Amino acid sequence: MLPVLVTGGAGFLGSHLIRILLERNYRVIAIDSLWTGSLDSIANIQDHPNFTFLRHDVTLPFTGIINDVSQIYHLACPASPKHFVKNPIDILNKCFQGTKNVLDFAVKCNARVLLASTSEVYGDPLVYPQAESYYGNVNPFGPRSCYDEGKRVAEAMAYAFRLENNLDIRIGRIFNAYVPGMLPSDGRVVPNFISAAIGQKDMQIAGDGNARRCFQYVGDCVLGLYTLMQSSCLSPVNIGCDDEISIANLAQLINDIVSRKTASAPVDVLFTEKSDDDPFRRRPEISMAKEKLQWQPRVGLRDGLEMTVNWFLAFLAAI
Ligand SMILES: O=c1ccn([C@@H]2O[C@H](COP(=O)(O)OP(=O)(O)O[C@H]3OC[C@@H](O)[C@H](O)[C@H]3O)[C@@H](O)[C@H]2O)c(=O)[nH]1
Repeated sequence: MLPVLVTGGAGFLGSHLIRILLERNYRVIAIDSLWTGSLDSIANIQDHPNFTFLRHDVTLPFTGIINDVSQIYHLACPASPKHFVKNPIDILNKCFQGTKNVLDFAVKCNARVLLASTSEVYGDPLVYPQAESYYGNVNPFGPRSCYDEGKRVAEAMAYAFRLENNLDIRIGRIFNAYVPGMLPSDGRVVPNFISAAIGQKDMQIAGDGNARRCFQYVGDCVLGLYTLMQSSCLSPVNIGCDDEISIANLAQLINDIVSRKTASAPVDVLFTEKSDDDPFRRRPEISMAKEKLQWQPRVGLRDGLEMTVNWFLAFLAAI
């Protein structure tokens, strides 16, 4: 049986996706440039007989790297906003050239491709909740445009390859995911707040704390991607949780969980400047995933955060 390729396989989503593929007896090849991925995330599967890791940047051609695959999950792209301001050109290149290289390789192998897209294609939405039919409210000339527009051009590239090459494409628009395994340095709100609470440092809320998000646990997210790949769903599908929480309430929830687990005092919250184009509210409409994939998130936020805090406590105790 031909292997399945996971680009960005050393990332926090990619490494969890690989685990469920190996559990289903797929042979898996993971490639990652290790720009934001880490070998630590795949340390305990490196020796699996059905797993191969290749250090490779998707912005470089695949010729001579891999011969043939049956499916490709294309996840390779930095996804934390902290990278959007630091490396915008590299992110745009990853989204454009990286996706083109992946799709060219898929045509050569006649492989089915799943593009990991993002809720950021909706920008700072003016419509709630966001259904797949919403075209979005994106600033093409701002601090998040490299990722927002980058992922939009990746979707456009996927559409063009389906039109010109009849390529078998699936597109998952991933909403905020959190993971045991996200590094404290990741820069996103869940690892930031957990690291602050455990480290007894102030949590920093960008804006007034009224911004709202929906957070999905990684296990739900990667099962959604896997189910989408097996499906016959040819248009983009939202993969996310539709249970909204304000950032202020998230801070309170994480403070409660960490205080109870560490018998420490809740930490203070500082309110800082919100960056431009940082979406105010983001909530997926997930009826398409429910109806066409029979998928919906199962892990509640409190349970998922309990598992994530446990991971962080173990990780920080081990270093
Ligand atoms: O320390 C922090 C970090 C973040 N935040 C706020 O928390 C909210 C969520 O921020 P995050 O950085 O976790 O994530 P974002 O919602 O900005 O983007 C995220 O969701 C969509 C995915 O495709 C992106 O890859 C992911 O970064 C934002 O309003 C942000 O301003 C804080 O208040 N404090």
